[in-house]
Amino acid sequence: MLTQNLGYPRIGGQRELKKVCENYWAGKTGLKNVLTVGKNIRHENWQTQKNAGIDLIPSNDFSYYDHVLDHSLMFGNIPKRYNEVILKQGNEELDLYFAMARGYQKDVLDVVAMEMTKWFDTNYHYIVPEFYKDQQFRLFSTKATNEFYEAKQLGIITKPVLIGPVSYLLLGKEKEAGFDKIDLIKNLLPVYMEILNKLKDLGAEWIQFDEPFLSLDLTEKEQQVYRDTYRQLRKAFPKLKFLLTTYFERLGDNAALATSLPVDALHIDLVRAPQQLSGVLDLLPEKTILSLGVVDGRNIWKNDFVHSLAIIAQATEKLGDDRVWITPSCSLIHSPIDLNNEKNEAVLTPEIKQWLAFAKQKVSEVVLLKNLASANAGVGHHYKLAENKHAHAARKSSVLIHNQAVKKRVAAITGQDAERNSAFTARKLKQLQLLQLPLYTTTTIGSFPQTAEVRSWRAQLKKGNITQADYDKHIAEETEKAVKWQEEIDLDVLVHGEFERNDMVEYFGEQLAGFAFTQNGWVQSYGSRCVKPPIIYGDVSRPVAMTVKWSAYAQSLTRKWMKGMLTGPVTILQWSFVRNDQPRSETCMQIALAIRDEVVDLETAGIKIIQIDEPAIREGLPLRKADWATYLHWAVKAFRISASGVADDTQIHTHMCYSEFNDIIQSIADMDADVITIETSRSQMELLDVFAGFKYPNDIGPGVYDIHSPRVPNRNEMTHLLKKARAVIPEAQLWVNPDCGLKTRGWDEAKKALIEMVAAAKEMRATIAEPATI
Ligand SMILES: Nc1nc2c(c(=O)[nH]1)N[C@@H](CNc1ccc(C(=O)N[C@@H](CCC(=O)N[C@@H](CCC(=O)N[C@@H](CCC(=O)O)C(=O)O)C(=O)O)C(=O)O)cc1)CN2
Ligand code: MET
Ligand SMILES: [Zn+2]
Repeated sequence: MLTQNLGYPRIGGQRELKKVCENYWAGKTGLKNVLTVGKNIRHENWQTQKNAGIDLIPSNDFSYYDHVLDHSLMFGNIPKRYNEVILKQGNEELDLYFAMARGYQKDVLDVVAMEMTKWFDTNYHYIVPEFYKDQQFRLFSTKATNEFYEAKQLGIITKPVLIGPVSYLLLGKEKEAGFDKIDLIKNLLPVYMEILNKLKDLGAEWIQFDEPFLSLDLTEKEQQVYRDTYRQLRKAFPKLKFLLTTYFERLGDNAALATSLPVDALHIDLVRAPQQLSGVLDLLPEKTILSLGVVDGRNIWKNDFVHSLAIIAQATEKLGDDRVWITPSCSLIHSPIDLNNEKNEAVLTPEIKQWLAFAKQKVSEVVLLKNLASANAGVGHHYKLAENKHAHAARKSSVLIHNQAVKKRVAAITGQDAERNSAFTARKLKQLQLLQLPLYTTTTIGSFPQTAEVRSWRAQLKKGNITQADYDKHIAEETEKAVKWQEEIDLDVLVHGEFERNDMVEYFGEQLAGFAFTQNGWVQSYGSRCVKPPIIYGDVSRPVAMTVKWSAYAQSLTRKWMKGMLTGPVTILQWSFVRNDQPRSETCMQIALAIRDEVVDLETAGIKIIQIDEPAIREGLPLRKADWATYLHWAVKAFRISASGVADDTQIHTHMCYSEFNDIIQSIADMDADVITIETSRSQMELLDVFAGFKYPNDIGPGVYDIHSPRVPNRNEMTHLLKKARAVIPEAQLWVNPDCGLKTRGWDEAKKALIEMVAAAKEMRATIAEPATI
């Protein structure tokens, strides 16, 4: 029985990679430092896993920005527009790489970033590979072989991780018509062969192919490509050992396919889909190893050893010890790094801490499970088992978890609670009358730059260096400046700027009962950006109002409308670590009621436009279509419960980003927000076709510029996009706004961009009167 790991977090225990990359991008440090920090993180990760006793340690799981982008660079899949960046003197491979990820605006060069989207149902974002007809690939970056060699020098023979060729193609996007990206496999496979050859020559024994698409619905053709691809790889490398990994869902009707592929080991996720074990055991060919993903890579709860040992026993009984591996369910990049970094008992109490395991602890759990599963486990191991049983029993019976009042309130929810008083058309009339806003109403999505200064006030407050009153004063001043500035540039609907928030989920979690926090539980979201997901351990309620003070203050500073700003129940759920002792839908309803109370309190305080952000509603969609309806039903209901406590003339907005809405547009409409603002600029308004085709009934603000790049757009780009929007959506329904909040931007670029945006909206208004447009 072997232990293995599929991938380790790569941001560094103190987010070293984030810090050095951001400094490099700001011109404050050199490339050499970036490379040194990267190398140190890799070495530490390998050493940690080796010390824990992991048999098969991954390499090429490290990344400076994103592992999908690493593969694009590896295959020379570099869109033509970056050629100039390559050619420009003084640019290294990593500069080209960062240009693809972030865009490049320097001297006369001005290149937009590649698209980014969600990695399956996680809060991790990857850079979408671009595919063109007849595209050729070539080995460009040698990262995979370099890292294998690097580890070998340290005496560790690692298992290089590659995204499988079929999944790599399925992750990408066709950028022109007239071909099927999956047909590019014949051009791509030779590059994989070249890489495998090099790895083999360097002494690699095992190769990990990540093929998460085997857990999704596949067409006949895609299934056939899987068969052909792995047959060819096998034929070319009869001796190299292949591990095929699947995760995040059951294999389902792909089980026969996955088990028939000629590989040496197959990994399945038994945390998400424990019920698939029996079926896979029945189908597994005689010599294939089964890697059991029993330790949850997506959540922070301590493993239940009794439960896992039963799974392991079921597998070994059928396969024998030699054909069973113990593994986390998926890569650990979705988990914080080390629970031992949580030292402050006032932040994370010992009672809750004993229920948890982060990446470093999970790796040890894997090894412990192997030891416990072996016939001659020693006394020390049995002591650990007893300790584990104790922690689970303690969690079950803890008084922290249950709140009868909350349970009763959820049980008493009626259909009426999820309905506004009137239908949208009636509400819209009342809102037009009250709000008196111009056509092409301009607004922003909520946050303004979270500068180092703003963050440092929060850090100072935490350290006790400044008082709460000092802190509040700083935030009030910052808010006032933002409000005044928005008035100056003539935006129509203003926001307070969210300066008081560390993060749009953590901030709410901190004020809700049933949530716990970490000091250092960072998880990568995209590139250098990280989040510290709160931990929902018990029944959720809202002891006091959470946002009324800042919203009411901001409204008091202006005669324009101030938009209230909340995070919706599905997003709070999706971006937290959620309790696993009750259905997610139940927890979501509890959060929905808490947000509903907040919405009502905001209205009472005179806030007549309230945005309830639900950027994660699409991401929470189950990976298998068969499971969609159930999820969408409760997710939409939760949003509606949160939004429906207000009068008709209170305008409810929602906001979503990085989502493909094609398949769920009906549910988006069912949410019945008066206005939805969506990210559309990186895809050049492509997304809007869905809304247009569906005749989406309510108002829409399609994002007119990308906020994830420091690049400043000009007004013509924005009027161009707005004209595209106007061609498919009636003018009376259109709002003008950026793709998302501006918290990651600097003030300089944010200001320039918004001035251009307001100018673009005014140009559009000027064209309304022209008869030609009627
Ligand atoms: N949860 C979540 N998921 C999301 C999003 C989101 O906003 N939140 N947006 C979408 C895109 N993802 C994003 C994820 C993170 C960030 C982001 O800006 N993260 C910040 C951290 C935000 C934060 O928690 N800030 C804290 C702590 C900041 C910090 O690093 N403090 C320093 C000290 C202070 C200093 O001097 O900077 C430290 O601890 O070392 C605060 O402001 O209080 C970052 O990585 O830089 C943006 C977008 C999708 N998913
Ligand atoms: N109101 C939030 C903001 O502007 C919405 C972000 S969606 C990821 O930051
Ligand atoms: Zn957003």
